[in-house]
Amino acid sequence: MTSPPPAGAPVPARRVVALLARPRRRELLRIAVVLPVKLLATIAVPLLVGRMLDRGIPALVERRWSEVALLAGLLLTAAVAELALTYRVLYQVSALGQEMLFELRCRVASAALGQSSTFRDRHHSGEAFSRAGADVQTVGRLFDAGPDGLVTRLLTVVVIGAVLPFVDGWLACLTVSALAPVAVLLGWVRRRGGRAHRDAQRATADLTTGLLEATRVVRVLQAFGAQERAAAALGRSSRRYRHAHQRALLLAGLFPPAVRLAGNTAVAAVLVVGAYRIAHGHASVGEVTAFLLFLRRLVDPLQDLASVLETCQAAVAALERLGDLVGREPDGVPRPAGPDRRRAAAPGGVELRDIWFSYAGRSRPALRGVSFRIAEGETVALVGATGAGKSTIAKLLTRAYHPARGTVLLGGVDLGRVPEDELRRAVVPVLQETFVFTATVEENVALARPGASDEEVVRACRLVGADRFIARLPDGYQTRIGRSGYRLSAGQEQLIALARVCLAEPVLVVLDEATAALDAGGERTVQDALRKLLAGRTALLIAHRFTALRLADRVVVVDDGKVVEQGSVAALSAAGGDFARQSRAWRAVLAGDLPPRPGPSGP
Ligand SMILES: Nc1ncnc2c1ncn2[C@@H]1O[C@H](COP(=O)(O)OP(=O)(O)OP(=O)(O)O)[C@@H](O)[C@H]1O
Repeated sequence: MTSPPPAGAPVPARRVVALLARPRRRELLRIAVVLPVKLLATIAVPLLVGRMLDRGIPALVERRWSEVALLAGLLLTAAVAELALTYRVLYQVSALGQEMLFELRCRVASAALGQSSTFRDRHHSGEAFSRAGADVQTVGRLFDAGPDGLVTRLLTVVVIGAVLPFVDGWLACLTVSALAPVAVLLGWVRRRGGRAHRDAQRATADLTTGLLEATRVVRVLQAFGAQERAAAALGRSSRRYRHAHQRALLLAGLFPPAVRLAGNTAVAAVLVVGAYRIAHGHASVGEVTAFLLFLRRLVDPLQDLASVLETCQAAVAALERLGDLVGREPDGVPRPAGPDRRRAAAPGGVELRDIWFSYAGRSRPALRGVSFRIAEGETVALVGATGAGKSTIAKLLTRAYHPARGTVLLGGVDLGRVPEDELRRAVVPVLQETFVFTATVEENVALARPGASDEEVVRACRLVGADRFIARLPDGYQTRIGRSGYRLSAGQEQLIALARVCLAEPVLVVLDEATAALDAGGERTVQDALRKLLAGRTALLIAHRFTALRLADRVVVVDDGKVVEQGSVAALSAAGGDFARQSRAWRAVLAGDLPPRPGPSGP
């Protein structure tokens, strides 16, 4: 078994194919049994035609009926067998192809939805969309090519190539010299075409990423009049795609006329030299005819090989890109050995012990020896300047990343050892950006606990005070909200997000204080909801505003990746340290006591 490639290293296409083929060994074996029989029938037909000419016709003239019947029977059997086996292989390969494609689609979809934070840091989400859509379709084209795909064609060329010298050595030499330049051309097309396909797929991903980003920030682009610059950047990706794709098509287009030319030359040479050899008694009419039939069966698949090769190269490039999604071990949870491998998260508070963490590609650690505790039922507010490391701590608590050193303990259990589904139930993050989906209010809340009863959903909404605005919606809990439904205000969306947390009943809530974008009324409503939600719950609250501290039992202050102070609001205010300075600044903002605006600078 091969070990999984390290993060960042390309995943070879064959690894993805092996991943898809492994559970289908039996089907592959069946094809491997039928394919050689089909190839035997392919060889038998021209040989029997030659035999018919050399032996059958004289036997017919001399009325040796049994010999005629035997040859005719054999020829008919071979021709029917070839036809039937071609259909059989077509059926088996296309069924297998469609099954593998179905699994690929499922794997890509679940991998795209389950991307790790490390993956998201490496790639834009648009890339995942591009992979899930365009790349899977490109691989599909390969499977659609069916049994006349690359393998069957290559096998036919190889087998007929091996048979030809036995039919007539001289004619075989002649054929090889006529077709040799084609083999050289094929190698060249393969190398250049592969590069062109990879470029085209990279350009497609850039285009999708650019488009998604542009649609997300379209208002900002319009506000700064930057649409044209964004459109120009998209145009550049489009042009790169066009060039790369055109290059691949032109390369593939070179091949069929070259094969046709070489094939016709070979046929002409075989006819002339064959006639000479028949005339001088070195070969029979049947042998030369069989040779010509073989030549046709060699040149036909060779001619199509370029377009199949083009499809195949595009599919290989697509599989390599998909491999980054589906061909890796998830780079999330480390797998500790030993009996303590899976432990359920338990209530009992949280502890961070000497946590060190660096983001990939950053030399300076974002966290440097962070240690603090949150007792069971306690709400701790995390305070610090921008870039101090607050969100990073929150991400480690939700296991979006893993500490390079140190341990996060949840109820005394190492967070790294908690099974994924258990963790998602135990720790629930509430992000600054709330998400409601186009679905009913009830479905949006029940997302936190599929199978929750209507009463439980209503109770959760009532607890956070969302029931009042829900009652005023056109269809109450059955109102469709979200982008294509009834549009909620930012505060109402946050109440829905908090009702979800309430329904989930997690062991730990990790909350990025989310009132910054709200007006005073909205802020009060959400803070009331938060107070009810956090009562008696273990929670970490990233505080961006002084008002959020009212929700906390204790404050932990971080600066430049380190904990610099911790204690109650009163104790820290009296200590006159970092917290006191920050809270003075916050109070000044609240009181409208801002530093004076600098005057206009003179010329
Ligand atoms: N995905 C990332 N990749 C690389 N560096 C990151 C990433 N996210 C954060 N950082 C860096 O880590 C450091 C801590 O960032 P973090 O987001 O934890 O700060 P914060 O205290 O939450 O700031 P803010 O209050 O502005 O949200 C910063 O220097 C930031 O540039």
